[in-house]
Amino acid sequence: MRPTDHLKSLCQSDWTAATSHAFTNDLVAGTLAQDKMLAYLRQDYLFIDGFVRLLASAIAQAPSLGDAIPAAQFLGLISGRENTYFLRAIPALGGTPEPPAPAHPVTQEFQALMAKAARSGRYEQMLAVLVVAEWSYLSWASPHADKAGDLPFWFGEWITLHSGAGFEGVVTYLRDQLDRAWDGLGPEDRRAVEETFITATRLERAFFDAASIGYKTA
Ligand SMILES: Cc1ncc(CN)c(N)n1
Repeated sequence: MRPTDHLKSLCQSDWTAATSHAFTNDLVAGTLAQDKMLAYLRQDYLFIDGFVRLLASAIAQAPSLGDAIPAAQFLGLISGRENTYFLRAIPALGGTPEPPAPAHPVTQEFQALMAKAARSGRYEQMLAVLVVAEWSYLSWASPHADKAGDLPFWFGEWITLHSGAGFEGVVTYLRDQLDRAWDGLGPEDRRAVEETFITATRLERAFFDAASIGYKTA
């Protein structure tokens, strides 16, 4: 079994919940309430801040230029097309990107996980979070790529950004990098990767759980 398949198998129930969530089911059907999409995007824009820094750290840590370039190209897409999506979608839904929303506890936990991985200096730790983030989004979005054109842009473009041949290539690349890094790790470092992968998957699920109820706290 590929290491990344092994990692997914360790948290299969959270993985399935995160990739077939009521939040994204409603999004792809175009029935998601606009205030919920707005609140989600404002939290996700905070996530993207940490994600950009994590991806930059992985680029710095990649074993060769050839290993770094696909991540650098992906960073260009996040800082370009994806960033401008947020800057257009948030106002279209009635919000403002600035000042940033106060971070919900789940967002804070995700930010802390990304910052810890970025600071660790460990390529495999960075990849564990990046693989979960992009592979889980590819999994929920790609079966619905054909619906994107019929939806308002704030739903449709979010699907398009996470599906299609280009994005599949990003996920293939990230998984290959983690599979290769895993092969060179001892038991302790492998256990640490498992822990990070499981935590990131739990947080992907929790992020959609919180978005589904409009970030209300008990
Ligand atoms: C929380 C989260 N996870 C993953 C992605 C995919 N880029 C995202 N935008 N937000």
